[in-house]
Amino acid sequence: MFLRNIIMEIFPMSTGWTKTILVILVSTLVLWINLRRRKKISRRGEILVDRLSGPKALPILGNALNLRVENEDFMDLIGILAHKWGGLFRVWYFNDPWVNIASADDCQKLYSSAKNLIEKSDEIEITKQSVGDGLYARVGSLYHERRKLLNPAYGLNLVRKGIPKINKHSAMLVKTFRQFAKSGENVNIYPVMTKSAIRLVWDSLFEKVYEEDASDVSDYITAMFMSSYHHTTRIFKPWLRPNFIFNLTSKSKLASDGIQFVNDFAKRSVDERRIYLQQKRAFSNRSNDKVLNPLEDEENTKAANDWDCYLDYLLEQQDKGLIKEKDVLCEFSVFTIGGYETTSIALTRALYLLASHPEVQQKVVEELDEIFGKGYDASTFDITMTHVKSMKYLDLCVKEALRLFPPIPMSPKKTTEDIQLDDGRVIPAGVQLFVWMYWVHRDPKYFPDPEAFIPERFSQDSDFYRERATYAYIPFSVLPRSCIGQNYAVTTMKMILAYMIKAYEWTAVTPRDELKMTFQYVSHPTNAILKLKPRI
Ligand code: HEM
Repeated sequence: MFLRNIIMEIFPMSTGWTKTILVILVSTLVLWINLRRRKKISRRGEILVDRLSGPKALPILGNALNLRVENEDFMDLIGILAHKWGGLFRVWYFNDPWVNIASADDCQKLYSSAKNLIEKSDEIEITKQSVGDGLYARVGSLYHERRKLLNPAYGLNLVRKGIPKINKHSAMLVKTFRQFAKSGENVNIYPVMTKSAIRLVWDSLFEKVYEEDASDVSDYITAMFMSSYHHTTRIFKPWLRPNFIFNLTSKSKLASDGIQFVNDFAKRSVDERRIYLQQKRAFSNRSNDKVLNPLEDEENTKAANDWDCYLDYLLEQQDKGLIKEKDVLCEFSVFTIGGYETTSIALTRALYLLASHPEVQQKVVEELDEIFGKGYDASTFDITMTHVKSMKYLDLCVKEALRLFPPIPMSPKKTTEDIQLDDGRVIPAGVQLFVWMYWVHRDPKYFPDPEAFIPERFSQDSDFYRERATYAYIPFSVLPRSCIGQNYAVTTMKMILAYMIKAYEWTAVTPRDELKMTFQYVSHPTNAILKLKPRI
């Protein structure tokens, strides 16, 4: 069955004897490769892993067949396994041990005792092969060096420079939704949010505003979707795992075409911006020639050093010789991909949850009316950082939406040394560690009635804060590898939601128990259908 699947992936048209011969050939090859593959952990490590609870493993395949489900059902499968084997359980993926963390208590134990013994998982090799060795995929000292270099550009600077752009794109999004508000038509908000988020990210990244229907916008989104879909499919279809088999399939071609597009786009955009900056500098030098006042001259030099967008900062680092062109291209893609997919998923989920809880939506309306006055006037509505800080209740809603639906539902890690938990269990060095935020955030000990959308559970006097469960809620993962765009992301979410709620009244069409998602490292919401009407 397993081998038949391999054959069908590679030679979909083969029949009869050809198929049988191919099955024998491929089976010999797969067996040979698996036997030759060096185990990633020691014999002692293997024994320690087997002491952890988990389903019985087969020789060679391990538990690979237990993970064979449709993509849409993967998250539920992890929940079922965690229910049966506990919040910390192991599976063998061929001869690779995977330890899963799916309860808040286990996550708390792990990170509070050993967060410095955890690195990125080997699974990020796929990211490295596709968009290169950027901040996201680096490990060890190379990582720390790059993060230090990028920190000034991501931090408050990004938020400060971002506010006018977020206002501009939020107002455009209100306009886009107007046709649905007028017609009363149902709308799947995710594609709309995705297009808006990528245009905002590019505006912040390299100051280019794309039209909503620009082919680059839809081509980029499709390219990323295809490539991540086909790469993650390799988790559910273990026979596609070995590179030499995957590379023979049509899926590999689709995935690599997607990555090619992403890389070409980065090159094209970076080259374009470099030329623009050169022209800007030449123009500013010519103007300076005419200015004799040395004080003004100093002002101009300072202004030229002060970057306007994230890409300018990267190019400045390249000019200083601190990074190479390939690093600029790679960080360009990391910013784009890291920024738009997560934010659009988070916004879709948050708006869906507000739409399905009119009483919570009403409280947000009241808070916004208090801050901005009643009504929404597109010509004057403008949000400042002070406004964002005063949106306290909306902040709780954002936190609760990220709890229920963390856009990155799982963080792939690896242990660098043995980790001794306080209950005697040991997770040995070299083990792939998957921290399932989606399930950690559903631990009833810290989040009673976990499926319910209750923003108040994040108010300062709630049980959650009393329990001091720092690692029970980690939508942005955990330092030192937490999300570098976190402040920007939360500010964006609060601002866009404020625009959406001020302008429209939202109602959910898809019932909560029919909500679907696909797992592609991020969790794409596939059917968040809403209705909207202008708010009176
Ligand atoms: C609601 C929105 C967001 C969420 C929930 C989110 C979540 C995360 C998480 C969980 C990680 C760690 C991933 C892992 O452990 O494998 C991460 C890393 C990262 N995020 Fe975000 N993110 C969001 C928005 C953004 C934005 C807007 C940007 C860029 C502007 C960004 C850039 C990055 C980068 C570059 C990393 C890698 C950081 C490192 O390894 O040091 N993220 N994000």
